[in-house]
Amino acid sequence: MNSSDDTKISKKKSYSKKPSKKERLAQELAEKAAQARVAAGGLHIRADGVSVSAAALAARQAALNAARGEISDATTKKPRSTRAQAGLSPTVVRIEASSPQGDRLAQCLWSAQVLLLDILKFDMAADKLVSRHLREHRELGARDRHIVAETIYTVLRQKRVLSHLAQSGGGTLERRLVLLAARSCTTETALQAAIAEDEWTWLSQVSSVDISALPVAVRSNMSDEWLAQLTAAYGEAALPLAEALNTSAPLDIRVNTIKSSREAVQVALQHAELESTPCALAPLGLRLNGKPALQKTDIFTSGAIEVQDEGSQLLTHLLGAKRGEMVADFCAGAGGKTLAIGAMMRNSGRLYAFDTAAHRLAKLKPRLARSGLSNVQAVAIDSETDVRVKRLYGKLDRVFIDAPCSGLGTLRRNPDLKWRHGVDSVARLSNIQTNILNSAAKLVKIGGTVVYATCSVLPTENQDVVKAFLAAHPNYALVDVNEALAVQNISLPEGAVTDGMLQLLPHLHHTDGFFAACLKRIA
Ligand SMILES: C[S@@+](CC[C@H](N)C(=O)[O-])C[C@H]1O[C@@H](n2cnc3c(N)ncnc32)[C@H](O)[C@@H]1O
Repeated sequence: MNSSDDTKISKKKSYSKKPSKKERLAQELAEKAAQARVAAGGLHIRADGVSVSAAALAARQAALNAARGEISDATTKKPRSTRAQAGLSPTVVRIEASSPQGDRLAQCLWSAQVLLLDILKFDMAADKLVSRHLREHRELGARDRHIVAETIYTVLRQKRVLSHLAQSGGGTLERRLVLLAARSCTTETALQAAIAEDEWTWLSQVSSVDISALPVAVRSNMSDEWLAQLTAAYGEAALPLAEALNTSAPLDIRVNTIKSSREAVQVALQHAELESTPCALAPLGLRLNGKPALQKTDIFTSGAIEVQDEGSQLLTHLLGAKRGEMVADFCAGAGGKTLAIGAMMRNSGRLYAFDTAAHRLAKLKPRLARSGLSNVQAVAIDSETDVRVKRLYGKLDRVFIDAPCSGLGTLRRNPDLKWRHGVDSVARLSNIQTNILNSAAKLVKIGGTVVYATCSVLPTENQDVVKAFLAAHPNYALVDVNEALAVQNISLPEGAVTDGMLQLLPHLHHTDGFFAACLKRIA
């Protein structure tokens, strides 16, 4: 058998005339894989590097080890920024599966496995790494990309349980984690066709493990310290909350009333063969069936909709902004809530979008253009006490504060956060939250409304910050969130309000975990 026939290592991948660093590494790795194959007796190696014999399995392992070696060499020798540009993930071993119908999936699993090496370093946001990897691997089709991304996100969501199961089995830890995660991202038949027989046998064995018999800490898929925080706040409900946070979020959209209505959008979605249901809590929200790509649809490009979690939509209703008012969205970021508030103001009055991160505010620009809003002024500030903020003290009708937080309530979308940050970050954040609330609250005139919100489920970032503020500022009073929403005919579900403050929880309310308190300046 000729070596170019039996391994199908891709040699013609040349995107530029001069080989890039990545291509040179790919070439090197391909050569190492070929050497390993020869050392293994020239046996057939398949697309995921899975071989039909133990000797060739060893060859796959050698190829993967070589890939790992390339990454760790690069890690020690190069500064991070250079590495990021070079795009070192070596998805180069392009071989075929034992059964031809398994080829594509086998390639996806290999790709996920290589990507996971970077992801598990937890030194960069997972969504950024996934996007970069998919950008660099145009050979993957839409369905392949979905499988790669879902496999990675499943590992991140269920890392403790999967790591427990991965204690048995052969091959690298990344390979085992990918195989375990892939069970929920594809069909059994497809998976069996894509992986080695011994891997399939192992997967079948571990699939019979009774997960409900594992310790709570493992089942929570949280670190011990995060679980302790949740338990302190929610007692026995900590596990159901953790389990809900470890699921994938549904796709919610908000209808932009400047351009359309919820009814009209739902009909337009139906014409595009997209099923949706009106959100239970947010009056302008629609929840889509599945997760269709909306970005290129007319409904999206026309500005009639924005993607926004139902809970996030509900928070902006709490502010109750009206036509012609002077309002600020403090901590506006990329403007998810700014757009909702601007539309509530019927595109009139003035809405300041403040944030310290100019690069985040820059993302608001195209969204504003699509939305048709012209009442928004984005201002990149130096700090919460920037002179441009101070100048407006006492002049505004309403301020929405979407404070920086642990983001624990958004784990359904950003499951890496719980591994990338420790609980020590919370103490630092609650100082920042207090400083921001102290300054931003000064923006409103007497009678004005302040909404303090986070996407956290921890009292230290939420109720504790608000209670301390009220204790130190007798000229502000808490307004019960039920009361604030009743004027808009929105009633909140059971368990969502405690001491007049809102805490949405995914296991109870099927939204991300959001907190909000409504304050009124009374003197
Ligand atoms: C939870 S995010 C905001 C998300 C945004 N409101 C949205 O709906 O898309 C918090 C934001 O606070 C900003 N931030 C951090 N410190 C700040 C400060 N001292 N003053 C104003 N904004 C700040 C961050 O840059 C970040 O964009």
